[in-house]
Amino acid sequence: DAKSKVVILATGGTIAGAGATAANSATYQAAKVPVDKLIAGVPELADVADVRGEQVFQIASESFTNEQLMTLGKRISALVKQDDVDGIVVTHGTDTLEETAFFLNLVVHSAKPIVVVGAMRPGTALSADGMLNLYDAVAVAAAKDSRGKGVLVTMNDEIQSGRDVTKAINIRTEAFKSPWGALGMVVEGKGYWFRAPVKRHTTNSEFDIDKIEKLAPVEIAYGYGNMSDMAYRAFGKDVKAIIHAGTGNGSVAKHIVPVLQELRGKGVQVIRSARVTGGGFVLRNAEQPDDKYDWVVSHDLNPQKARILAAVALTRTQDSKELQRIFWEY
Ligand SMILES: NC(=O)C[C@H](N)C(=O)O
Repeated sequence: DAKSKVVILATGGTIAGAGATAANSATYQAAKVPVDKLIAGVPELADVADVRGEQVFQIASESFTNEQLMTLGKRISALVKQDDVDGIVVTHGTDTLEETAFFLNLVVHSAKPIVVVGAMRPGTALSADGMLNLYDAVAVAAAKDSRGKGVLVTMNDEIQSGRDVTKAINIRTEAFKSPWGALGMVVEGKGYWFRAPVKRHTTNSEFDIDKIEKLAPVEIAYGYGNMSDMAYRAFGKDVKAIIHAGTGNGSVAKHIVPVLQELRGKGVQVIRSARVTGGGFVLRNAEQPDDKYDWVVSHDLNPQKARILAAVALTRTQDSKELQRIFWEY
């Protein structure tokens, strides 16, 4: 029977990186190799799908902007409406891969598989991981059983939920972790599934990239001992929401409460998240009186994912209760 048609949208990153010698696994330039060369480097892709490439950007992912998220999302939304496209792979730098994957998970209305993939070593390195990661991504994007599971990430043989996954390690190929575990494994071009996400995503989302023109401005401030209110005051005037990357349970130092209340009074949403890396879980009114202060909690979303959801949600509502509902449901 006919092979699935998969479009590879390349955005740069280390998966398109090149180093001076094969020994350079950490010293290299990201975003160098064009998509056609990435595809030509893995002839086995043709065994699992009919692939074609599009170069959307050629950047390191730490430089991704909201405008680029929008451009990528709108392109994917147009492609998945085409009958001659069965699945999408996005090659991406790993630094902000989790943000793009979650963004697409929220705003693209399609059950067709969308898989975001990167690499920890440039393609020129000994034991480069990008080629296998790309092969796994194309295999998952081509498979019917990947449909309807939200945006996926394939790294290090694992299939991860784009909502849950985070870059937890920055020097090993085993870099991507989810506090709730992987969804499955890819072995020799076949996906093996063990669980599926239950949070709202893609076809079941109230957000639609085709109806969004501009994301809301949201900034993140980091919590630590002896912190001052300087960052909050600096952000204050230009943002719709501040993600507080709080210590522990998303806690807030008592001398930071007044500036947050002042900003809330001016209409800025205050969203408490946790800076812990192994899986934050922030509940309302536990350590902080969120009802009294009219704050929102990010639940299990880390600060950078909370920024994405807030930037999308605030295109639809400015109401803190609605925003909290959205943080529970997505
Ligand atoms: N491994 C990587 O892809 C890191 C790189 N800085 C990027 O995000 O583009």
